[in-house]
Amino acid sequence: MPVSDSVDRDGEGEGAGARDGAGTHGERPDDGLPINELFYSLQGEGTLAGVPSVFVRTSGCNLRCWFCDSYHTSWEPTHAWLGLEEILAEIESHDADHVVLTGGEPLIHEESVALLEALDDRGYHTTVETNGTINRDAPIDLASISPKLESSTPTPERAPDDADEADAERWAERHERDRIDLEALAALVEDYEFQLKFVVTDGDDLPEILDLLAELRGVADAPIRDDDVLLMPEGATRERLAETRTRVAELAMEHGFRYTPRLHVDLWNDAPET
Ligand SMILES: C[S@@+](CC[C@H](N)C(=O)[O-])C[C@H]1O[C@@H](n2cnc3c(N)ncnc32)[C@H](O)[C@@H]1O
Ligand SMILES: Nc1nc2[nH]cc(C(=O)O)c2c(=O)[nH]1
Ligand code: SF4
Ligand SMILES: [Mg+2]
Repeated sequence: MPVSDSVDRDGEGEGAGARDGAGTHGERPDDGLPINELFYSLQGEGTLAGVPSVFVRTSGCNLRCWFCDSYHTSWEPTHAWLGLEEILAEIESHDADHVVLTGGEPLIHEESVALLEALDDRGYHTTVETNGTINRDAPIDLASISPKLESSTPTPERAPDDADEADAERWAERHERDRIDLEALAALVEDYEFQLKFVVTDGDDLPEILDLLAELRGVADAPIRDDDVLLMPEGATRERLAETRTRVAELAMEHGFRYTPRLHVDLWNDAPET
């Protein structure tokens, strides 16, 4: 369900956060979420790659990665407000046991908890794709945590083409300030089955990953095995992935981490709802 004709521009906030922005679709229901798209596909990333899954993509994010492959949930959020029952009915119309809640950043929305509880009641396996800056108490079967490295920060040299320049400048500072929250990361790995899925462009990203893992292992009350760490090549298109994936695969082998493909990009490139 594409809702790309409703645009909510909000340079200051988190996009589709707490308020009802101009240009959004529909009334905002009490138990609702701003939904950018909801579709059936194969899980393309991580340990469950290849598993048929329904994807629920919420709008709004507290970060602004320059490479964000979901531009219309972060830099320029668009969405329809759907009530919990509408979301559940749409999910149940597909024949799948797995649901992936993603965004944007799904955990900025308190209402994501009620959705996860309803999915748990109905026996679904839930994966939450999160940037790891927020933890909430919810029935999550797999926390798919993707902490953002310095190389994700939207500097003037690498802001998205379509982004407003002043907007990008403001976000560079906020993104850099907020992208790592050790306390939230520790809580997520303690509370849930998890994978740590780093977006990697080249070898320059590895020292930061190693430092972050050392820090996290120091504070978290749960083991973090190298096997829980996945390197994922940066690339929203087949063309870009062709530039990054071999180097990232070699880095995974060098360090004993897992490599994850981006199966959906291989299969459908950057088409929406895939
Ligand atoms: C759009 S994000 C939404 C969830 C959450 N905000 C996050 O970043 O984890 C979904 C996944 O796509 C990854 N991602 C986004 N843009 C990417 C790109 N250009 N190349 C590779 N992975 C990307 C994120 O790191 C995350 O694992
Ligand atoms: N097929 C497919 N798999 C995915 N795994 C994580 C995704 C995401 O955007 O969070 C994603 C996505 O957008 N599509
Ligand atoms: S944290 Fe996730 S949704 Fe937000 S800008 Fe980065 S990749 Fe996009
Ligand atoms: Mg995606």
